Amino acid sequence: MTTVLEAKHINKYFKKPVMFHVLKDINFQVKKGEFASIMGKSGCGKSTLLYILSTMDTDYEGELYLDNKLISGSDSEHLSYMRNKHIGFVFQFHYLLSEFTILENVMLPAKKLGEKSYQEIEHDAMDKLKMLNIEHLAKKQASRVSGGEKQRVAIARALINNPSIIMGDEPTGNLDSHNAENVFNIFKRLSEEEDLSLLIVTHDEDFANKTDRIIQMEDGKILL
Ligand SMILES: Nc1ncnc2c1ncn2[C@@H]1O[C@H](COP(=O)(O)OP(=O)(O)OP(=O)(O)O)[C@@H](O)[C@H]1O
Repeated sequence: MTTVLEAKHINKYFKKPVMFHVLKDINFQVKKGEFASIMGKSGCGKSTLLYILSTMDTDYEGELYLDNKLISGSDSEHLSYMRNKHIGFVFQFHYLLSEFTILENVMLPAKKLGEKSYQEIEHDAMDKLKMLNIEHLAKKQASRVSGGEKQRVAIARALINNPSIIMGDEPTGNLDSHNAENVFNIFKRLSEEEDLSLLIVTHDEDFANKTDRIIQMEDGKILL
C-alpha cells in the first residue's frame, strides 16, 4: 500500500518560558485511502503535531515525507507549494471569507497555486460543490449560509487542488451531532471512493471509533 505521509523520529521542544519536550520521538505513517484519527487528552501535543505534519511549523527535529518525498528541511517557498498542492485543511472554524461567494471561496487555493485558468478552476470548484451536494449555494455570499453548510464549503475548498491528504483539527468541534455525522460521512466517502487519506484530530470518541485507525497520544508520545 502506498504511503502518503510519514513522520520519522519527530521531536519538538518549546524553549520558552522553560524548556519543554512536547513531542517525543513520533513515528507513524498514513497510507493512501486511510482514514485515521488522532486522540488524546488536552495538552498532549495533538495540535503541535498537526502543525508540523501540515508543514506550518518547521522548528522541529526529525524527518517528514509527503508522497514519499522528504520535505523537512525544505525552504519556505517549496513548503508553501507542497502544502497548497498536496494537503487540504479543515479546521474547527471554517475561515471562509464572508464577503466572497461560496464559489469564490472554494476557488481561492487553486488561484493561489496558479496552475489552471479561471474557467478551469471555476469548473473544478463547481464539481467539488456538487460532490458535497451544495452546488445550489455557489452564488451565495459566505456570510449567508449555515454553520453546517460552511463546514461543507470548507471541505470543498480543501479538495480543490486534489490533495493527497486532508488534515483536520477538530473539524466537527463546532457542529451539532447531525452536522458532525454529515462531515464524518463525507470524509468516509472520500476515503472509500476517492482513495483520499485523512488525518483528523478529534475529541469526539464516536467519530474516532468509526475511523479506520485511532492514533492515541499521551504526554507527547504515540501509544502503540
Ligand atoms: N507556543 C508554545 N509555547 C510553549 N508551550 C506551548 C506552546 N504551544 C503549546 N504549548 C504547550 O504544549 C503542550 C501541547 O499543546 P497542544 O496545543 O499541542 O495540545 P493539544 O493536545 O492539541 O491540546 P487540546 O486538545 O487542548 O487542543 C501543552 O502543554 C501546551 O501548553
